[in-house]
Amino acid sequence: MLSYLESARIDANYRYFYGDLFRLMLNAGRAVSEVVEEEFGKGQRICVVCGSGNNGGDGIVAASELIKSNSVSVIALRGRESLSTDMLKRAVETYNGPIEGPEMLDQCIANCTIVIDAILGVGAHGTPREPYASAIRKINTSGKAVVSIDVPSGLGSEIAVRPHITVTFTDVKEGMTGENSGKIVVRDIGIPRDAVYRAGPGDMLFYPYPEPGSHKGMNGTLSVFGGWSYYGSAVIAARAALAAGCDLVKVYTTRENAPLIASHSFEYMVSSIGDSVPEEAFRSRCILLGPGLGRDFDRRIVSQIIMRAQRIVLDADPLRLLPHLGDLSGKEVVVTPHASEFRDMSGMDPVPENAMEFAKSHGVVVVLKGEEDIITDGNSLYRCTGGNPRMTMGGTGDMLAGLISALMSKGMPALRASLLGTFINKSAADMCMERKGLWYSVSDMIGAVPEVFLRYSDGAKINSFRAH
Ligand SMILES: NC(=O)C1=CN([C@@H]2O[C@H](COP(=O)(O)OP(=O)(O)OC[C@H]3O[C@@H](n4cnc5c(N)ncnc54)[C@H](O)[C@@H]3O)[C@@H](O)[C@H]2O)[C@H](O)CC1
Ligand SMILES: [K+]
Repeated sequence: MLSYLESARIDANYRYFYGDLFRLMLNAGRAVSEVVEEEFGKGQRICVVCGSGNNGGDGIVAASELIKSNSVSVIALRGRESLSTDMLKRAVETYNGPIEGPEMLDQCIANCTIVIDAILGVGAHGTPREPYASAIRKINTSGKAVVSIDVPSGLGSEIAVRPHITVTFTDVKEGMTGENSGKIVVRDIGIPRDAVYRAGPGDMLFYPYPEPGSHKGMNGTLSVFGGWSYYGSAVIAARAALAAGCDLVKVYTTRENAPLIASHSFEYMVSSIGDSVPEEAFRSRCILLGPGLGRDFDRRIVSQIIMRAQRIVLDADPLRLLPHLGDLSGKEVVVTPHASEFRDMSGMDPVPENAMEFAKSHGVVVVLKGEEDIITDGNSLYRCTGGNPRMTMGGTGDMLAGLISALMSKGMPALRASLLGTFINKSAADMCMERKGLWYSVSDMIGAVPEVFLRYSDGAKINSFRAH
């Protein structure tokens, strides 16, 4: 089952990795025409009713196949000029029949045997507006056989097409049932694995934007336990977390290092801890444990933090404790080892299959860092490519831990936060490389985080989602 948001994620990632979706649209339209002919035979009179998004484009491609052995009319509900994106223009070029305006809708429906509903797909939000709402009512009262493309238009709202068949792509979409979608036929349209299992701009869609009217702390609270031996690591993680939009970051460190860490920024808070961990630290929505902790940490305190935390990112030295802590699946846990840390904590070679096995048996998300990051929750295996050789400098791992924990502190689930965190980290490095070649620093990378958000949230159509 694919949610609308997951479909949009795949869409955005496909665009980023492979260019436009036209090849997929061709496959989608062809799949619809095949199903229509399989179900109803040739020689039909078909009315294809198109909206102005890509669902309409699928309809036009289907029409250009169906016209070979059927009588086909195409209606563009918002007028032909609404089919104006590059992809829609290309779909129109593949069709050598007329495309009529909305004034022809009644006649087209009256004369046909089959209506194809290509009005709205997974890009729709809320109840269909005019002219779609009226068209949907007409289709439902037409008494004709109705085939919806991808989803019944308006699905989930009070004005929705009630089709006999829905031809859907890749997987059944969220909310579809036999009752609201008729016979559901799933067709593969050749989406490559990488569009699904590679971190990309599509992961930006899951970034939790602050609700208007929300107040301090509602958009992320993070406790960072680190900098006990290497204070700089905690500074990097805390600053990265703030750059990713966490409201409140507090660093818990040693008495000696607290003033040093505090002197590097006035944007996070710093507290020193003694023999026990202050209760308030667990009131944060997420805990990051590890950056700069060093090897000689107090095992009792560190185990206590892990056991108390509900949402936690574990990085660097404390990872060694993990095998002794049993199953953590009741919590949201991300572990971020590099190859040799993975070897130490698991006793296994740092390869994707072992990362997956470890994730499954411990109930955690593993982010195995490397030239290509591997991200797995034990069920699915993702990768994050990109980045460049300068990322071997100290601090990039602290930054990643800060990013992932910030995203979790804002409510993102562990796996989603890990996909987005790895993508932002590598993209920030690549952006710095564009500007400074190999001579950039981790501070430059943290400075690039807002620009990464701005650059890639457009690609993911985040603004259109926000607006709805
Ligand atoms: N993901 C894939 O691999 C492929 C999907 N394809 C098809 O494309 C649609 C999704 O296309 P998209 O352009 O994102 O959205 P829609 O066609 O659903 O239409 C959005 C369009 O409509 C406007 N709109 C949104 N809500 C409403 C509303 N309530 N009332 C009126 N208008 C609304 C919005 O502003 C947009 O302009 C997917 O379902 C597949 O059918 C491609 O074929 C490629 C492969
Ligand atoms: K549809």
